[in-house]
Amino acid sequence: MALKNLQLFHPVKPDMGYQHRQATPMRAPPTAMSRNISKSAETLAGSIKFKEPKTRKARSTEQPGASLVKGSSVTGLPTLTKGWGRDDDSLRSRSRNGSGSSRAGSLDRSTRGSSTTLNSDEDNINVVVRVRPLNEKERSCGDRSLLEYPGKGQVICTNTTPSQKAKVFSYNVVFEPEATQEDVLEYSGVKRLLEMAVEGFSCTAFCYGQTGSGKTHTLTGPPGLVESGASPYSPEHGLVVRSFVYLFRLINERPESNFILKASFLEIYNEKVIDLLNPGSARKPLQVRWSKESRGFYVENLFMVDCEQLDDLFAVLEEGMRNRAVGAHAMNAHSSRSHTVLCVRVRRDIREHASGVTCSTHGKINFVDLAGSEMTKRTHSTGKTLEEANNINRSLMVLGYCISQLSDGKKRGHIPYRDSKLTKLLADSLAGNGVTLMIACIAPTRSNLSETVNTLRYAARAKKIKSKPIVKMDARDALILSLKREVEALQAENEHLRSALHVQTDYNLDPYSHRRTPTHIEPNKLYQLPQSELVELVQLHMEENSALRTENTELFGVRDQLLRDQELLNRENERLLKKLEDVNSVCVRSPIIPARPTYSGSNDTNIWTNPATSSANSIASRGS
Ligand SMILES: Nc1ncnc2c1ncn2[C@@H]1O[C@H](COP(=O)(O)OP(=O)(O)OP(=O)(O)O)[C@@H](O)[C@H]1O
Repeated sequence: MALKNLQLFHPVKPDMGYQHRQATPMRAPPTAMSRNISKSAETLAGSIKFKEPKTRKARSTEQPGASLVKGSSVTGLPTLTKGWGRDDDSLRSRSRNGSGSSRAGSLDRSTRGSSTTLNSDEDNINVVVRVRPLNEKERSCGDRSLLEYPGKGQVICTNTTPSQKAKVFSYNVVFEPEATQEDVLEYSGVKRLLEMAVEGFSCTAFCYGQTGSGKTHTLTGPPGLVESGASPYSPEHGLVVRSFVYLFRLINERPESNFILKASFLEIYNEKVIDLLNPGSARKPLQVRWSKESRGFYVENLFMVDCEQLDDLFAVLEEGMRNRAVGAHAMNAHSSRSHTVLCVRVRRDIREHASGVTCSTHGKINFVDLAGSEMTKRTHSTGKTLEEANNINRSLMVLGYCISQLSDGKKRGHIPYRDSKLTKLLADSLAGNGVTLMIACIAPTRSNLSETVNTLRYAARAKKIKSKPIVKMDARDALILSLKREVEALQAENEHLRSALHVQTDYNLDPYSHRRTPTHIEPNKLYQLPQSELVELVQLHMEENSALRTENTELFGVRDQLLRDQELLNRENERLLKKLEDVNSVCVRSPIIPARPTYSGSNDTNIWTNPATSSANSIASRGS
């Protein structure tokens, strides 16, 4: 069976099936780029709600996002479900990470930057392996597969000589050569990545492997498929097209939110960053810069295309695929000569019902097709191809070094991200705040064994890397949201204290009633407020917050004082009782002084009786 590791295979669902869709006319492309996609995916994904703020389709400098900080937990923000791929019984057996437990996020107020983020627990990078089938050339020269698939995400490299031991590697999932493109979408965990991108996380799916191992095939299908304008429902399409469809499905399932999608597509060719949506940039490569604000790298002047429809995303993909650098060598007639990064940014405006505030999250998903590592002897590279191969190998070596440093949790030292453009751009995904899926592509044949083992080792190392995903939110929204929440919590606490202490709740007499309270602003109008009014709104919230804090402290002070008074009274009471008992014991022994007086508890009248006489009376009455 093709998917021994998956235990149970689910066929393509009808609602996702590419074949069942109707053709509809294509919408105008987002830019002047040419394209031939003939089927609209609107019928598949429907149209999503795109409202204001309306963004312009123009070149824009990539805006860096938020920074990572620590803070306290809150409720009502997106939660992150742990576990890669689908969380059902059939898949758990092959998922080493798939605990299915739920992880709540926590809202953090930045102390360092200007933004607020939502943290989740640490997680390992998800690593899956895809084995390509034998190609014509390998079959014709009698090469054979040396890989075995015992299940549970394991792959065994048997060796050429009986004296050598077989090597066993374990991953989240292993896709055997017969696995289809749809299987990769379903079981690789990319769906989870897309769900998290919609929730505001930075996600990356990248393919790694030697040249000709099927990286481009996995991401975009066989050579020329996308560029030929094939139907978006073609079963040969790779992860990217399928992910676009799934992304729009997710968006349509969230009608309560507004979404704005933007896409960019770049390649790193011979250590130069080229905008694939603006081929003119090949003459003047783009700069990778460090943002102090977001504490991350970004590409300056990268073209961002608004994608209101699924077709717009296809158009971006098609245009980029047409412009990327491809060459031929002895091991692959359509070899990618560059690393490509296709990025879809997902801005989501969500209204928080409890507080009435609309906040925005900024998620993204990167699809990274790395150029393949090459043994130049085997690829017979010379001249330009050799220079490309050297650059590719150098940047992959830096990536490998970064991965190895990152995976060594105990002695994590300096990570040399700055040593290549590729690692600068992947730094966020590898190290810190993102959610990452690595698809290690391998060839199963004897002739590729050493490269296959290298890739599997590389992937095993990457699997050890821990990251701590965060949601990126607008600093302004997050600040207002957290202040509102604090105010609500303080108001509730103060109300409770007032009633517990029987403190006057007449607001006319409230010493704090003179304070200015923020006027209620419709959440969706927040964006239209001028800067000065926004500043005032934040100031008002802060003032209210601080007044409530003062009131809170005073109420706590009153309560503490009352508790102290009560304690003193109790002690005084005990002291007096003790004294009374001492006096009483002396009186009982004395025939003259009456003993401790007692109150007869009969009815409501407290009648004092002399114990001496009452005891004498009781003896007399018993005697009579
Ligand atoms: N799983 C697969 N099923 C069928 N054909 C495949 C598969 N994987 C790869 N191929 C075919 O193998 C050839 C090489 O694949 P591809 O170009 O994707 O390799 P690559 O790893 O991207 O190489 P490079 O690093 O040189 O770009 C292509 O013709 C591709 O269609």
